[in-house]
Amino acid sequence: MKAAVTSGERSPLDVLRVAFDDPEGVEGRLRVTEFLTAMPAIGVTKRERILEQLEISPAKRLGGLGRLQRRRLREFVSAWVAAHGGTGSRLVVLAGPTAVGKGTVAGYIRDNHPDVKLSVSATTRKPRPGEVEGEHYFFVDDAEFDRLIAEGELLEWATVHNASRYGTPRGPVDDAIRAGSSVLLEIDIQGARAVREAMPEATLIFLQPPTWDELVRRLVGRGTEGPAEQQRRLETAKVELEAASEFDHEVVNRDVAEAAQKVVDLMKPTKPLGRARSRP
Ligand SMILES: Nc1nc2c(ncn2[C@@H]2O[C@H](COP(=O)(O)OP(=O)(O)O)[C@@H](O)[C@H]2O)c(=O)[nH]1
Ligand SMILES: Nc1ncnc2c1ncn2[C@@H]1O[C@H](COP(=O)(O)OP(=O)(O)O)[C@@H](O)[C@H]1O
Repeated sequence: MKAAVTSGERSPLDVLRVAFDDPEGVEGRLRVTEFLTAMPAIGVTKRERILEQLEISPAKRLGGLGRLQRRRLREFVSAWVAAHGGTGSRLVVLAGPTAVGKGTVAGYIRDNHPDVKLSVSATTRKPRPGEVEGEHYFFVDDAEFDRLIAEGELLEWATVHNASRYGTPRGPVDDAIRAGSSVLLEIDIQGARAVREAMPEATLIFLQPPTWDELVRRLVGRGTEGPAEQQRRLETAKVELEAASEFDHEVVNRDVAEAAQKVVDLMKPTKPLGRARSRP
C-alpha cells in the first residue's frame, strides 16, 4: 500500500487530491495512519500526536474525511512537505463581492510583496487607462479567448458581470507550483469554485467588506459604473456575500496594507505542528 502514497514522483499532496477526488479508489481507501507513516520523518509515535492534533480518528480512511478534516490534513501536509525539502507551494485564490477591494489588495501585494507571484488573467474587456498588457491582464479578443478555452489553456474562466470573459492561464500557474512558488489568483466567485473543483488543495480566501454600507460606498465611490449598473452589481454582491462559507479563510478589507499582509501570511506554508494541543 505504501506504493500508493510514494510511488514515483507523486507528492503526498497529489495523493490527497486523488483520494479526495475518488474516495472509493486505491488512495481514497488508504487509512490516514498508512498515509502519514509513508511521509518523510513520520513514525508511529509522531503519527498519533499528529492525528490527535488534527482531530482525526486513526480508523479513518482518506476518502472518508470530512471537509474540515480534509482542509486540516492538506494544510498539515503542505507545511510538512515544505519543511522537509518538498515544495509546499500553494495555489491561493482571493475572491469576494464586486468592489470589496480585491483588485486594490492584489495590486498592493504586486507592488509591495515582490516575492509573491500573481497570476495574470486573460480578458476580453478593453484595457482601462493605466492598465499594462501582461501586467494587469492579457487583453485578447473573443476569437483568441475561444482558442484558449478550446486548447485547455485556462485553469478556469468565467463571464463576469454578464459582460466580458476572464480566465486564468494554466501554464504559468503550473510552472510556478512546480518551481515551488506560491501563486495568488484574484478572481471572481465562479472562478474560485472552478479552482476548488480542479485543484482541491488550493486555499480559498474570501475578502469581506467591513460593512455592507462600506461596500456600497466603495462601489459608488469608484465611479466606474453608472447608477443602473451599480444597482445590478449590488444585487450580485448580495448573492456573492453568501458564498463566504464555501471558502477556507476570510479576510476583512478594512485597511488595504493590513488585508494584503493577512493574504500574504496565508500564502506561506503553515509551520509543522507544535506540541499537541491539550484537549478541552
Ligand atoms: N473567474 C475569473 N474572474 C476573474 C479573473 N480575472 C479577474 N476576474 C474577476 O473579474 C472581475 C472584474 O474584474 P475587473 O474588470 O478587473 O474589475 P472590476 O470590474 O473593477 O471588478 C473581478 O471580480 C475579478 O476578480 C479570472 O481570471 N477568472
Ligand atoms: N480598504 C479600503 N478602504 C477604502 N477603500 C478601498 C479599500 N480597498 C479598496 N478600496 C476602494 O474600493 C473601490 C473598489 O476596489 P476594487 O479593488 O476595484 O474592488 P474589486 O476589485 O473587488 O471589484 C476602489 O475605489 C478602491 O480604491
